Formats: sequence, structure tokens, C-alpha cells
Amino acid sequence: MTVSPAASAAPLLAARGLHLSHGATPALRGASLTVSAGEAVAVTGPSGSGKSSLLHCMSGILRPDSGEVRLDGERLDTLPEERRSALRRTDFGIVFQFGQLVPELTALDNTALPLLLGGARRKAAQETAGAWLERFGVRGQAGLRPGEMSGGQAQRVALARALVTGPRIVFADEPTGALDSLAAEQVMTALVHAVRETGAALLLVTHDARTAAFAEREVTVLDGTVHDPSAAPAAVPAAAGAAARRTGEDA
Ligand SMILES: Nc1ncnc2c1ncn2[C@@H]1O[C@H](COP(=O)(O)OP(=O)(O)OP(=O)(O)O)[C@@H](O)[C@H]1O
Repeated sequence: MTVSPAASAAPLLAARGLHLSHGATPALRGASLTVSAGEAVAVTGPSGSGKSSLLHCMSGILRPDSGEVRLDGERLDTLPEERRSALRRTDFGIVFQFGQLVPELTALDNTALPLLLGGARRKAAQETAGAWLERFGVRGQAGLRPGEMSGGQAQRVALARALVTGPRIVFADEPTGALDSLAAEQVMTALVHAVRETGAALLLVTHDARTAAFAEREVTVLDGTVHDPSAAPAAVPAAAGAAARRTGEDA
């Protein structure tokens, strides 16, 4: 995607006033969040608070009922599904809790898949995929299918697949949720190194404080709205809130 000079001043990704219901169940009630280029943001909150719904709307998987999502200042949520899906392939990398690798494909073919879907030639796609598996320490598992790997290995293959196209933002929904603490630490370390090296932003949904600590900024979702301690005067300690009131910042 080309970025016009005017658009480059906007955050990489911005959600504003998102509302979403799953049938009769409200999941988002005016959720807003911005992610800057290269920034790692953790989204925490209790079960059912709306974290995954927020990630799904911001990644264009779901269309919110109202509100807007902008990528580089351009509306993402109003694009037809075909364009959103193309953007997900080129600009976004997505990792879920259970990897969601294709069970019939080897680790190498799973990792090469986004490149092949984007029109790359098989040999070139497999070379790039192999380099990413190497980077995540699972080159030795290249010929194995997901069912033949440990959870941590499969999740590192899922990370390789998410990063193989050089995305500008990686969405990770509970990427360590199914792993023991050692594997979780290894996966998060690999993920954070990869996004820092490539300059990709990271939007990380997790209920685990240790996983969230890998991000630079943490926001909390409660009852479908986002609470950002770095932005909301009401969420800062009383003394700081009083100082803000003296300067009229929270009027
Ligand atoms: N497909 C669905 N159908 C019906 N209700 C849903 C669906 N997905 C989510 N919900 C409901 O929407 C609300 C928000 O769910 P969401 O998965 O976004 O929360 P979450 O914070 O990610 O939860 P968890 O941490 O348990 O994964 C919850 O009340 C949930 O039950």
C-alpha cells in the first residue's frame, strides 16, 4: 500500500467508537484504540470483556456494527470483504491461540502459504518460509505436520507464517494461551524480537500479565470499552489526576 504524506501523520491503525454485538450479546460498546507504527500494545481484560472482538474488528475479520477502523487514515471497516481480506494478506499477520495451521500441510508449506496466495513462485516462497522457520528455531520441523509437533513448535511455525509476508502489524490473540510457561516465554521472546527487527507493530490480546509485559503499552478492555492508563486521566493515580485537574487537562 502507498502512503500519502498527509496520511502518514495518522496512527498506523485507529479504532474509534466501535460497537459490535454477536446476536443479542453486546461485545463492544464504544471501544477506541490506536496503534502507532512499530508499537507493541497489549490488550488485557477479563474473560468475555470484548478483547477478541476488538482484535477481530481492528484486523478487518469482523465489521463493527458502528464506529470506524482506519489504516493509515483510510477506512478499513467499510471496504468490501475481498479488499479487507487482501489487506490482511499483505499488511497484516495474524496468530491465534491454537495456531490454526492447516493440518494436512507441513510446517514449511504452512509458512509458505501466504506467499503462494499472494502469487509468489513455489521455490522462492519455500526459501523465504525456510528462513523464517530458521529464525523461529523450528527449521528442523519443516517437514512435519502440525499434529507431529509440540504446541510450542506449532506456535512458532504460526509466528513464522504470520511474519513471512513482512506485515506492518501483527495481531496475536492469546498466542501463548495453550502453552506452558517455558514455551510461552520462548514464543513471546521470538515474537517480540521479530516485530522489533522488522519494524512491525504488534496488537497482542492476552489475559496473562507475564505475556502482556512483553508489550510497551498495555490497555484494558472492560465491558466492551478500552481503558488506556496512558491516556485516561480517570485511570491515573489520584495525585496525578489532581495535577491534571489543576491544569484543566481533564475538563
Ligand atoms: N460468536 C459469538 N457468538 C455469540 N456471542 C459471542 C461470540 N463471540 C463472542 N461472544 C460474546 O461476546 C462477548 C465478548 O467476547 P470476546 O470473545 O470478544 O471476549 P474476550 O475478552 O476475548 O473473552 P476471552 O478472554 O474469554 O476470550 C462475550 O459476552 C462473548 O460471550
